[in-house]
Amino acid sequence: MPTSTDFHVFDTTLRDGAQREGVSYSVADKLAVARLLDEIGVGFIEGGWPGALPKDTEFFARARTELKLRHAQLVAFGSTRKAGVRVEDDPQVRALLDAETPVVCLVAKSDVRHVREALRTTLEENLAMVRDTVAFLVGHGRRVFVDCEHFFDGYAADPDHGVEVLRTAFAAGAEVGVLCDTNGGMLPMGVGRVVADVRARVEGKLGIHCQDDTGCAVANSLAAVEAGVTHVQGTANGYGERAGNADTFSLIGNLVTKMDLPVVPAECLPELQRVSHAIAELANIAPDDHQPFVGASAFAHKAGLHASAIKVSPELYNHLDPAVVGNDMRILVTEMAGRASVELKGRELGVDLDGHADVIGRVVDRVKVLEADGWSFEAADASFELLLRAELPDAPPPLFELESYRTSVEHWGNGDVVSEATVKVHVDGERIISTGEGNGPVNALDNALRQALVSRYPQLADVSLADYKVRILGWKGGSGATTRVLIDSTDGVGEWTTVGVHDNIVEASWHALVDALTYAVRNR
Ligand SMILES: CC(=O)SCCNC(=O)CCNC(=O)[C@H](O)C(C)(C)COP(=O)(O)OP(=O)(O)OC[C@H]1O[C@@H](n2cnc3c(N)ncnc32)[C@H](O)[C@@H]1OP(=O)(O)O
Ligand SMILES: CC(=O)C(=O)O
Repeated sequence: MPTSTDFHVFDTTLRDGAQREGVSYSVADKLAVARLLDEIGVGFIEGGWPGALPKDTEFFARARTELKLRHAQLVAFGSTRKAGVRVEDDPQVRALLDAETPVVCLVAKSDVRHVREALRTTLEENLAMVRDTVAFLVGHGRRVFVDCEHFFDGYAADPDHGVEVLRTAFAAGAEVGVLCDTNGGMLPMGVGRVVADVRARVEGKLGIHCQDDTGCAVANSLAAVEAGVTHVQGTANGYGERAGNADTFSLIGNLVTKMDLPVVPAECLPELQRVSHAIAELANIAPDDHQPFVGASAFAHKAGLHASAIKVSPELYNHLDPAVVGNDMRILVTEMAGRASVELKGRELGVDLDGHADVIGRVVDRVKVLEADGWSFEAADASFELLLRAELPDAPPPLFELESYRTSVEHWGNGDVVSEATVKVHVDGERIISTGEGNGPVNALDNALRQALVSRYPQLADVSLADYKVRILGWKGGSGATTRVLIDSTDGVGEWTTVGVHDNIVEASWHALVDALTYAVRNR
């Protein structure tokens, strides 16, 4: 096994990651992503292909003055010279020099079929293209890495040409020869075998670059490390061409915590989750909650049996202390919860349930019954907290007593649609009637209820609806359907979610609204 001092983590979010369908970074985005990647301590950041994409040319120009990297070296990517063209005369190679990065990563053909059919040249000319381009860039003071495209497929067809490409690159001064699974069709066993074979035949530092077409990019990369590569390429959140690349966060998480290779500085590891989510924002892709190590659900436990063991020791159901990678453990209380789930969730919410076995039992039963009717508490922590506190011996009384509410929707002749709601409530013995308008019945109800309560509970003045989600839970023949409403509320500082379920959508919304305002009064 290599030692960490030999090891390179090379991130290509800004080059291969930008080849993902739907991603289009501005230059400012690229600079921001590079800064974030530097914060997790990767050794190299491949910034793009200068000369091929005007945006990437501008990125490297601006990086010279605007990017101060603490850990990483910036890398420009490009191909070997064109067949039949002198390297000095190839404008793409010139653009690599003009990018003024300390490192250049060249893509070279290493599969005989690609040389003959895609480049339409000879194997000798392909080797000359590698030799000339590497030597030219090294002669201009660049560190050069060579991505051997389609290495594994090429190795199956003709192992000798790929090996010759590597030997030629090293002889010309390349520092790393990267074996690429370009079509992403490999499995870990094959990758391990080929890497071991190549290591026995070639002197020089080897790297790995895996696409994720078999869903094995991370596993393939780790198999390559086991077999002796000391340079690993990945992209943030696995973004990349087609099915993507090996996820840099999983690579780092596994290399450091499972393979004992401290490939990034220790103080960078707890930045993984934050950086993963920040890059997702810049890429305009919703973070994957179920992403290993950094996903919001990566350490979330739903099953009651898991919680009962976690109560004894969190290690029993976590492969890692989530704090190591900047993540948190969460307990979800649902129909799958047991007593331990409720007790741990109580702790998370600051409610000590020690000595309250009866409360815990009632909460478990109530959640199971409500969830069987369509309620869902895992996304509605605020409603769960209210349900839990309502079972405690010193539970506070409800904010108000409802006499009635009424909503209406009017469609006027001029096309306007107007909603109005009236609520009649009793607060501390006082009868209050309040009317509200809104762009829909729920908005009008929210306005009417808040207006009724705000003089007694002034903190409600800052509360508003942030999001409203409706899910129909299944038609009941001709009689309609059960509706589940989730409401996100905010007071400008924090957000909380509440749930309501009923056959009538307005009544389901009413339950979620009442919880939202009650939670605001009790907790904000
Ligand atoms: C496996 C990978 O992901 S590698 C990264 C791939 N990334 C990209 O392709 C994104 C950026 N690409 C581009 O902007 C354009 O494709 C450019 C500017 C590079 C080239 O554009 P064009 O000159 O119009 O050529 P086009 O894309 O049609 O074809 C590529 C050319 O490069 C040649 N080529 C391909 N690989 C190599 C290589 N490793 N070394 C030298 N030449 C190569 C091809 O033979 C072809 O040559 P031809 O024009 O003489 O037929
Ligand atoms: C270089 C590269 O991106 C590949 O071979 O997949």
